[in-house]
Order: sequence, then C-alpha cells, then structure tokens
Amino acid sequence: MKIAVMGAAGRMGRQLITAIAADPHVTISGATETAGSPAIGRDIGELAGLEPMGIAVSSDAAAVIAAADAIVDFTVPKASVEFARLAAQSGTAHIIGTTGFDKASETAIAETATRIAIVKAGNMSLGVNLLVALTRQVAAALGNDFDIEIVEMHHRMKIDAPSGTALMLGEAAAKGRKIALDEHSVRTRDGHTGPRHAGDIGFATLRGGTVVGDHTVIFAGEGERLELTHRAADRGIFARGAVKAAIWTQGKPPGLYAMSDVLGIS
Ligand SMILES: NC(=O)C1=CN([C@@H]2O[C@H](COP(=O)(O)OP(=O)(O)OC[C@H]3O[C@@H](n4cnc5c(N)ncnc54)[C@H](OP(=O)(O)O)[C@@H]3O)[C@@H](O)[C@H]2O)C=CC1
Ligand SMILES: O=C(O)C1=N[C@H](C(=O)O)C[C@H](O)C1
Repeated sequence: MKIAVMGAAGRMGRQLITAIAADPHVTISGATETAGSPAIGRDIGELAGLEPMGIAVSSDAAAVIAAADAIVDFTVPKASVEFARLAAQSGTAHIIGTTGFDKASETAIAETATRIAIVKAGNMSLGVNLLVALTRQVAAALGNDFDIEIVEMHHRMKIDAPSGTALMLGEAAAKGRKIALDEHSVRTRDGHTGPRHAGDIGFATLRGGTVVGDHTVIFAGEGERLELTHRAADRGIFARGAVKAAIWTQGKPPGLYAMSDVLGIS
C-alpha cells in the first residue's frame, strides 16, 4: 500500500515518515509541504532524521495525492478540507489527524466522505481511544450528581483550543449522559461566574514547554473524585495509529470513520 504524507516537515509529518518507513506493510509514495516552505525539494528521509529515501518533498498536493492509495494528514483545517476534495477526485483514502475545524469545515469533510473513506480523529493513539470509551461508560454510570471537568495540557506551539482530544472526551461524556455537548459545554470562566450549573461539562486548557499531550477527565462528586488520565510521551503513538488507520481503509466503502472503528473499540 502506498501512503503519502501531507505537511511532511511538521512535528507530526516527520513522525509519520518514520512510522511508514518502519512498517513493512506499507511504502511511502510522496510528501508535501506548503508552497515556499524551505522543506520543498528536500529528501524526506533526511527530513525525518533517517537515511535518504530518494523522494523529495513536493508542493504539488494534487499529484502526490493521486499517486497514493491513502494520505496521512496532520496539517491545518483549511489544508485538510482541500486535501479531502483532491482525495475524492482520485479515490484516495484520507486519514485526518488535524484538529481545530469549524462547523463548516466539518460539514465539508462529512460530505466528501460520501465519496471516499475518511478516518478522522482528534487523537489516533490506542490509549486515548480507550479513555474515550471509558469516559462514556463512567459518565453514564455516575449520572448528574458528579460534575465533569476536562483538563488538557500541550506544548507552547499548539494553535487550537480546546484540543481535539478534549473535545472527543467531552463528546463521550455528553453521550454517556445522553445530552448534547454544545448545550452544556463551558470553555471559559472569568470574573464573577456564579456557582457551577448542574450538568455542565467544563474545559480547562494549559499550554507550555514541550508537553506532547496530557488529558484528564475529572468526575467530582460529594466527598469523592474520580480522575481518568492519559499522558502522551512520544508522538510516535499518533503516527503509528494513523498508519494503522490507512491500512484499515483498504477495501472499505466510502464513509466517515473514527479511530474507534479502526481499533474495534465500542
Ligand atoms: N489526531 C492526532 O492524533 C494528533 C493530531 N495532531 C494535530 O495535527 C496538526 C499538526 O500538528 P503538528 O504536527 O504539531 O503541527 P506543525 O505546525 O508542526 O505541522 C503542520 C505542518 O503542516 C504544514 N502545512 C500547512 N498547510 C499546508 C499545506 N497546504 N500543504 C502542505 N503542508 C501544509 C505546515 O507547514 P508550514 O508551517 O510551512 O505552514 C507544517 O509543517 C494539529 O492540528 C494537531 O492538533 C497532532 C498530534 C496528534
Ligand atoms: O497539537 C498537538 O500536539 C496534539 N493535538 C491533538 C489534539 O488536539 O488533541 C492530539 C494530541 O493531544 C497532540
């Protein structure tokens, strides 16, 4: 199977090159970066700190996507929407790790998924996807007298908040409670807020240093507190998950899939 890497010079792009190179079931067919990036023309192996691979980073996304069976894409929302459009033209599967989409972009991607297989997840690690399932179960079991707060911390360069993972966890908690997250989500608190509303799902965002990604779901009740935590120490967990997702799309009909589909977690 041929996989191409979009945004090859990014923190995740370089991890994706490494993960594909290490997997005997797949080959890397190409890689892209933004037009004008200093990475254009560089060998992708050297870019990832490996031996040269004889493939240069390109700015021609359409050509790179057309030559691949699947693309792995951890870039920015605007680029991911465009890559989905191009992938649909060539029948290429699209693995989207990018986070921070607005509603219109989510809708555009869902529409494109009627024509190709798209796996989209704010977190592609096994551990977080298990945490998502646990969060849904615990939220359902505990009910409304336990307050739910989601705390995340990431490196100082992260540009979106709350993290895609925090939103997945919020959705899971809301699903467990059989409520709509949009109607109960509290993303900021400042000044004289008054007491907490029963049923709110709160988000707290921390940024600093080189933290790869920490997430905790807190269930705070009368006299007791339950906390579920995942800490990522290495971006390789996300990259290996994305390669697994790419392989999984082979022979799959068009659709918008989640990492839980790939991992068989319900
Ligand atoms: N789902 C998951 O498991 C994970 C998701 N993420 C998400 O992945 C995304 C990327 O994260 P990270 O790697 O840290 O960010 P980086 O900024 O390090 O990497 C993004 C890369 O994409 C490039 N890029 C932007 N636009 C285009 C384009 N049109 N064509 C080609 N390349 C483009 C950027 O280039 P330039 O800087 O030159 O614009 C940059 O090199 C984020 O949304 C993050 O939240 C991260 C880790 C795990
Ligand atoms: O930007 C990151 O770094 C990460 N982004 C994803 C997110 O928004 O949840 C996944 C991971 O936590 C790292």
